[in-house]
Amino acid sequence: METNFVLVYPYSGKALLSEFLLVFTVFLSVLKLVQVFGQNGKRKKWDKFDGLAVDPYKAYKALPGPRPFPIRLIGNVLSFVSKTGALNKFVEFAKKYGPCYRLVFFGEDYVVLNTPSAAQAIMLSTDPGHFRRGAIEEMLWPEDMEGLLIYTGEKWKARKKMLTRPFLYKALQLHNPCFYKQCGRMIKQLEERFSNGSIQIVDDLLKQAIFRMSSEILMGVDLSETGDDAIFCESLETFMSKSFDRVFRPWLFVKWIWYRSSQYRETQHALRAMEKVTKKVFKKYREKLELEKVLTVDSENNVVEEIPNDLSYTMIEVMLRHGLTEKQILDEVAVMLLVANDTTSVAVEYALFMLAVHQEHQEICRQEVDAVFNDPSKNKNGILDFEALKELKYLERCIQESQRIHPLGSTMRTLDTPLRINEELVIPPDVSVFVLAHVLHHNPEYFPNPEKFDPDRFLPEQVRARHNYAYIPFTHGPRACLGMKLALLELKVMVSTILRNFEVSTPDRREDVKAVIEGIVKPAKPIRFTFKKRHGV
Ligand code: HEM
Repeated sequence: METNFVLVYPYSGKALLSEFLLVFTVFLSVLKLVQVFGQNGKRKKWDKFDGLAVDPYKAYKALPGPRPFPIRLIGNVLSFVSKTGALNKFVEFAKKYGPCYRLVFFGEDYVVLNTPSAAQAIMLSTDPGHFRRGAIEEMLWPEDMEGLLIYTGEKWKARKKMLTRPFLYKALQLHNPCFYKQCGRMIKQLEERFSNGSIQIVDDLLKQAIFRMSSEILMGVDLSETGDDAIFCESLETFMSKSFDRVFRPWLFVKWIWYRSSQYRETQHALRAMEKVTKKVFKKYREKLELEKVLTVDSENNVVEEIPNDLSYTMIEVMLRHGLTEKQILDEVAVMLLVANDTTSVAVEYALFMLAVHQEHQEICRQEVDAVFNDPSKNKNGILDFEALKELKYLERCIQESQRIHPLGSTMRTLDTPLRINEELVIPPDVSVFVLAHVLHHNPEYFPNPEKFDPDRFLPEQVRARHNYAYIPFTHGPRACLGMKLALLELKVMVSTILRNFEVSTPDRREDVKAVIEGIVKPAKPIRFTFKKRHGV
């Protein structure tokens, strides 16, 4: 039996939320001051709320909340710089101040929503005035990037409609072999790395496997076959890290400085490298469309012919058929792969971690996995039948429970129109609302003993008895995650393949890695696993 000790995410911890908040506040305060003297600082005045029985401003002012620092630009930021971590502070404030409370961040007003019904009010809303992402989120994306994640209003609506189809379950089913091809490669790479028996870092291999799956499904091309996968993946990483460098160097938010910075040059260099790869992909599709003599849009981008709705069209093909420009398509693919990669690979690691800590649950999952993989009617040359994947019910519940304990998402919206929460509370425009999945997922009213790992919380009868918005790893409603089904499939295939090939354990105790939860996206501390190869598989 070979044993390998593996480090995942040896992260410096610089992305800790509290540190981020502190640095960000100082510089944002300066920027804000500049803004106040400029046009952008002027606020719309809302003094008429026709048809509302409540005055939203009065109701808002009556909300409880921690006392902000007298200087509004600092507001409540300091309340979250705490040893217990910012997320725990949010849980603590939810207990103290109840379902809705006020905060002031960087001179902006926020209402934190802590109950499923309040979360439902914003997530289910179809009012375009409730679709704008929070100011902080908006600032993080470079101004010249486009895409569904960034769009609001009609642009968002049209793009979401356009892109929904390639992410349907039936469409993803057509890519079933791709999941196993890329997982098989990952297992081989893991084995190669472990062969010398030393401590190894493997998060790159998990990430690459997710990247290869997602990119093949979105683009319809296996980039590893043309040797373009490494360059594309690296360029994405560079683009992401250099764009997000601004969080720790907020002066880069000043456009004049940004366009002259080395970070900007590196993002442009990365974009050009990705462009080179996508141009090859476009060429393949253009030839196909040429052959089909497809003309679906006129020079002004009006649809002149009904665009066929074929489930086999990949995301790129759909966008080409709708007449999007190459820049628009590249932006969409880059943004999509960025959000897809970081979230899904971290979710895989959290799921593995929970199963490594809770060996008894891992064993049940493995028995389930073995039963399905050992059935020749369900396993054809290492590719599990798409329907058979649904039989991995226990594993599914463990993944759901892992996403409950370690959710990666939150929802922030800046309101352009009032939002009714209930009969007494209407939140006024210009206020941002914030829903933190971590807080809802740790509410003992819906998840008794919330720190306990208990996959049975996701038994159908328990799910039915619970408020639909108590569990929101991908959020719900019109702006919910487009890639949810893809992410869940990738998670299930990857975790089941790893369990089939390795016994996973961890020398870390759950308490030791609590700090991991404090990271914004990436774990702030290394998570260590031991992978033991299973024989005879
Ligand atoms: C475990 C993995 C993932 C998690 C936890 C996750 C979570 C989320 C959450 C919480 C949102 C909504 C944020 C909000 O309300 O503002 C979201 C939006 C989004 N996600 Fe994901 N996501 C994951 C994977 C993916 C993947 C694989 C893709 C695509 C390939 C994707 C594409 C998107 C897009 C495009 C949106 C924006 C949707 C819109 O604005 O209408 N996500 N995701």
